Amino acid sequence: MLPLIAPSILSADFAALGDAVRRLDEAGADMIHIDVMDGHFVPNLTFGPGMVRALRPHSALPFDVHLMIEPVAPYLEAFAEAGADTIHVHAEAGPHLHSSLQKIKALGKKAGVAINPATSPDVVGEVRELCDVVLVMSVNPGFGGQVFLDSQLRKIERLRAIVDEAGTGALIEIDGGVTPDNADRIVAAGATALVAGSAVFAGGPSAYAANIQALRAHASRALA
Ligand SMILES: O=C(CO)[C@@H](O)[C@H](O)COP(=O)(O)O
Ligand SMILES: [Fe+2]
Repeated sequence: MLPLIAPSILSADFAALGDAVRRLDEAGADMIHIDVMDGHFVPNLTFGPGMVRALRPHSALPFDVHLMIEPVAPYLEAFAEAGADTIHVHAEAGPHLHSSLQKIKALGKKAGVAINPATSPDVVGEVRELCDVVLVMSVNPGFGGQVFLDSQLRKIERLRAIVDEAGTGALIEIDGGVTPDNADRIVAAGATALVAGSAVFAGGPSAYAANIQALRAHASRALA
């Protein structure tokens, strides 16, 4: 399977998000990554379920909603109803990861476990039967445009082993500092999906298709 490319609209012009989502769809994105931040779990503020609902008519691509909020459980239903397809919750956002994942599955959505750079991959093993996607943060969450942390490559390898052993086929998705220059190493380590903000939005709308293609081409090299 080709690695999936998920542009993060955190790097878009916030005054024209509907337009950005439409253009990313036309440019060949596989899904749309939406970073939800609460100014508490992370030191930045972005979107709520109202934004997900407003963007929904602009593309039929899966919406990959990354919740960087604490508490998270009270908001899962609202994001599901707004049109999220995958909902990622952080393992660090409270003591009830298992129950949040159960809730996401009960809402009929794909469940993602996001883990910060300092978090052990072993937490994923504890919830493996509920986990459709593992979202590995390769920067500290909160902002786009940061540098990829090479230390996370070893974690991806470990997660590849955990997911293969579980036999669930869960995606391993990498988020933060992904560029064409490191995409092949990330996929070689075991990733199957790449989130990219800065690398997709660089050069403006006319460059989206080429940027997505460059990521896909470099990522696919690891599989050749
Ligand atoms: O979740 C986050 C940041 O917290 C990411 O999704 C970023 O938006 C990725 O942006 P780049 O590092 O690719 O610029
Ligand atoms: Fe993200």
